[in-house]
Amino acid sequence: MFEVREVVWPRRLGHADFCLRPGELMALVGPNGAGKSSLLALMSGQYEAGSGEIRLNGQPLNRLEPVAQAQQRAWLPQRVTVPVSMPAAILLTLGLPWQPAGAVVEEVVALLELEPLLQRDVLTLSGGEQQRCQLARVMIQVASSPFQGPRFLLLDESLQALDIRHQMRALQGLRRWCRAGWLGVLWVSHDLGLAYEAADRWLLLQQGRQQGVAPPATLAQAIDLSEVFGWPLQQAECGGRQRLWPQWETRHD
Ligand SMILES: Nc1ncnc2c1ncn2[C@@H]1O[C@H](COP(=O)(O)OP(=O)(O)OP(=O)(O)O)[C@@H](O)[C@H]1O
Repeated sequence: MFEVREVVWPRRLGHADFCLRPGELMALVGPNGAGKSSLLALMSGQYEAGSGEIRLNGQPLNRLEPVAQAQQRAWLPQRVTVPVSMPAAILLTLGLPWQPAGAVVEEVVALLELEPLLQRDVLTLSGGEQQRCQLARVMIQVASSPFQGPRFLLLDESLQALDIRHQMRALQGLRRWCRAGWLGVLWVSHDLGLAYEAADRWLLLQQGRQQGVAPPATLAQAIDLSEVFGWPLQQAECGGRQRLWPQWETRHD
């Protein structure tokens, strides 16, 4: 379990109280400035909340050693730059304090189709290619960890630069790992349609405050999402599934 209890970070996050469970893919959604990245930054252990408590697998996060944290939780921030020139293959395991199993690296490389990029200098990769490598790095971190219990992945708009094929491959891979029961994912996304379909639950933030945490269809019934996001959103069955999408508003054209 990754528990966030009564957490407040003055001027950045007004209130959050929820639990990310192993086995689930949770989407963290909300308008710009709602506090999504701030919440992930707190769960990354790199910042301290003003009040409240964060517990990772039962232990207060701020009492876990950095390596113990790294074994149980990986974080991919919204803005991550590669500092120096290196082959992509090196980036995939950069900074890992343990030797990852070759089979895990191979699985992730195959999932994100990185083989043709491995010998390329990361500084010469396109934005989407770099993001695929960074995503692979944190996926390898959680999947190769020597920790036997549940592990968690915090992804801050980490699929945003990926083309549709790689977004879908990444999401399906992550869901497969979640379904196996050992992984919980908290994924910040502005793609509400994709998050509606892919996520087990949504955590909705607005102006720094948690508005709800529930399966997306349940949340959409309880809360006026068009109001929250300031744009008309339509929800209907399409192709045998419930979907959500933004409406065209001719008066804004
Ligand atoms: N380093 C900082 N110092 C002061 N305030 C900050 C800092 N970073 C973010 N904030 C403020 O904290 C609030 C929450 O920001 P945060 O980045 O968490 O939002 P977000 O939901 O991730 O937004 P976005 O969707 O635009 O990425 C915003 O009002 C933002 O301006």
